Amino acid sequence: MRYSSKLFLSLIILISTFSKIYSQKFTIADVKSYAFPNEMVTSLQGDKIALAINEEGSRNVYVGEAPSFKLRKLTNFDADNGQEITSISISSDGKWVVFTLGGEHGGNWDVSKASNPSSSQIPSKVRVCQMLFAGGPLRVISEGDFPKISSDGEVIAFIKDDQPWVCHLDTVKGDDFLEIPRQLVSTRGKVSDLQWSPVKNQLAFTVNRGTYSFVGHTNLGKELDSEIINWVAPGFYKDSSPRWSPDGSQIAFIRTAASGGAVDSLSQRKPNLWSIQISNLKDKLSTTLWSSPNTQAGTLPPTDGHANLMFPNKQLLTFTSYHDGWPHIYSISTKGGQATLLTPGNFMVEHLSLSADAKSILFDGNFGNDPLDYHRRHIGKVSVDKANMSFVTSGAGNEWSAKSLAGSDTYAYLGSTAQKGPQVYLKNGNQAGSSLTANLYPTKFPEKALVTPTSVEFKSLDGLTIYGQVFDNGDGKTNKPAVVFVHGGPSRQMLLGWHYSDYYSNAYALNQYLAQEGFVVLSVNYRLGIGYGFSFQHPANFLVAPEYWDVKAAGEWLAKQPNVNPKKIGLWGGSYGGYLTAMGLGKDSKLFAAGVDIHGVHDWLGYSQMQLFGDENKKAPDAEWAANLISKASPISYTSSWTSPVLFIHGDDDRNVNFQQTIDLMKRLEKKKVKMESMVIVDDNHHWAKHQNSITVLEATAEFLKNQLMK
Ligand SMILES: CC(=O)N[C@@H](C)C(=O)N[C@@H](C)C(=O)N[C@@H](C)C(=O)O
Repeated sequence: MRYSSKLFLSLIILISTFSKIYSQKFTIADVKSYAFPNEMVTSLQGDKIALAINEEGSRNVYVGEAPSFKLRKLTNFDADNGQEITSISISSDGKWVVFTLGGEHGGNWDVSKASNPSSSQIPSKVRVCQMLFAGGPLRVISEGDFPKISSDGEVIAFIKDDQPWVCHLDTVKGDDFLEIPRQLVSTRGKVSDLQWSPVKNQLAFTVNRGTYSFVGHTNLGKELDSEIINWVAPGFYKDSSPRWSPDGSQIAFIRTAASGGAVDSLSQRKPNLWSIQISNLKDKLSTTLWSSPNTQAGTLPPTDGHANLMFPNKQLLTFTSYHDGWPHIYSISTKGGQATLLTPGNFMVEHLSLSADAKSILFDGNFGNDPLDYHRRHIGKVSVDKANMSFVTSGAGNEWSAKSLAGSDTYAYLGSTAQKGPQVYLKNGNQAGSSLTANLYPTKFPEKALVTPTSVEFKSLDGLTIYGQVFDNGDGKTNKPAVVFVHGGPSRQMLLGWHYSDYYSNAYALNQYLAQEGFVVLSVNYRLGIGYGFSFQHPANFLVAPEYWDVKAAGEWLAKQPNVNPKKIGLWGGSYGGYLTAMGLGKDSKLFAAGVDIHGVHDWLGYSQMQLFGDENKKAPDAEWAANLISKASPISYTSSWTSPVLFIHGDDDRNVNFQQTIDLMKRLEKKKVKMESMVIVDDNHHWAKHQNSITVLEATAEFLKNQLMK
């Protein structure tokens, strides 16, 4: 009897759960319940992985090991308190996991300062932590950031107060710590990019001294202050990104121009030309291995990882450059000569990682056999010394941040589809990837209720082809309200599916919700974005925000759609997307009936602290002309023509766009009697570190758009 009643009860529960999933609309909290993975790393041997996973605000380190790599939660943080986990690494012996807890690493300033989105009375500091891979107590080594474990797995170096500190890892006895970290170096300027020598306890780093920077290295002496800093080919330059040769005898680094000299005309875009230097460390000299061409595309790549300089073997260096019009991987002999293009083709390479045997590079990019792959990411693989690129993944999903694991054809990568949120996948050989994190998704996540965005293209006001993705619930209705979503960055690309960044997965979730609610949503990949080549990201004509033409064209495209009500078209966007939302409402209130501007830029002069009118010898030759153009590219100049209602949202611990940018615009609009609503998120930053805040912001955005465009 008991058995049948249990069976009956579980059947009832099952039916009610399924009926709930299929009958009920999903909420923003439901579609925001994806378990977001990032910061994935592997051990030296490729037999272990560690990564951060954010489960509705609970951010934890998860680890897995061969052969199953089944993930296990290592830390036990369960509060939605916005303490991000970054700089994860596994010691060379696989024994320790080290990471940074806290900070705001997406910021443009104060990235290592405490973030306190829960408004705790005393904010937690940014801390360097260690735990045994096998599990056990969490050890907070020190306040600090950017930890790196020495090649022998014995010592951790980290940055505290812009200086390098060190401490032995294995100094824990029970719960007692036997060694207090010590400051390794005290030097003028700001130290960053700590790099341990592969063979002995030597540490290289960049020292930024304002308008110039040096590369230095020092020994981890036995006694305090027993060693000196050895400078690597110091000169009147900006030197950075030191990379040791595998035998520890050489250092390669990136060199760009120091800041200074007569201020150039602001009408010309000046490329940040760069070179690859190599030093044998015996003398204070370096040799130029490669110099970027003196062209606009010869600029240091403004894409992920910039030059991505790697030193896979004694004979070879690899790097990324944009100079052929696309971000590609190159290799060059340490003896100099011609660089070899390893990934030829009209596509971008984005996130790279060197295989455990240092013989190949895994990367992701918008390549593939399907023209729609232009708006996706797939994994590719190429040898470090020959252009033999192969596709590791393909299809209608997105895959990124692949790592090679023990076993020649085993990979871990992050991936998504239009419906499946970002997950961790394990792939063996030609088998399809299997998810390691599907089990972390709650049943309320509405995977089956999500639409598949369709790719569209249209001409901008100057004829440039612009791509976008349309979200529509396919209800067949006409006269529907519509919204243009405008991403930020601006060097970003929205994809046909869930995005690899948490900020844009957040946006993807809202676009799916808005489609469910009956909006036609067009996510526009406007110029200045990545994925469509150099001249798209850096248009020759860049004055007075031509990217706004693409946003306006997106609105006009929607207005022509048979199922859209042209009088009910709105805008929403964050940051640079907030800026373009404000430009749309200010310049074209007749096209855009309402909008939500989240932490947007509204006064470029204020944002960039551009000192156009400094002392005479620092003044640009065309400063007045430039100021006029900057003013025309700023929404504060369009308050007189702004008539559409707007909702402003801004976190007051924003470290990308000052909170003042919104105060200033609101005060100007008040005078013009523009209908405004506003929401302040106290103590949160540009990336809504507290999960509940991101839900509050998205709910307010959806509510405002429904009130303005659906009634
Ligand atoms: C210096 C600078 O502008 N850095 C950018 C990364 C930045 O902060 N851009 C914001 C205006 C922005 O759009 N931020 C988010 C949304 C992003 O995508 O970077």
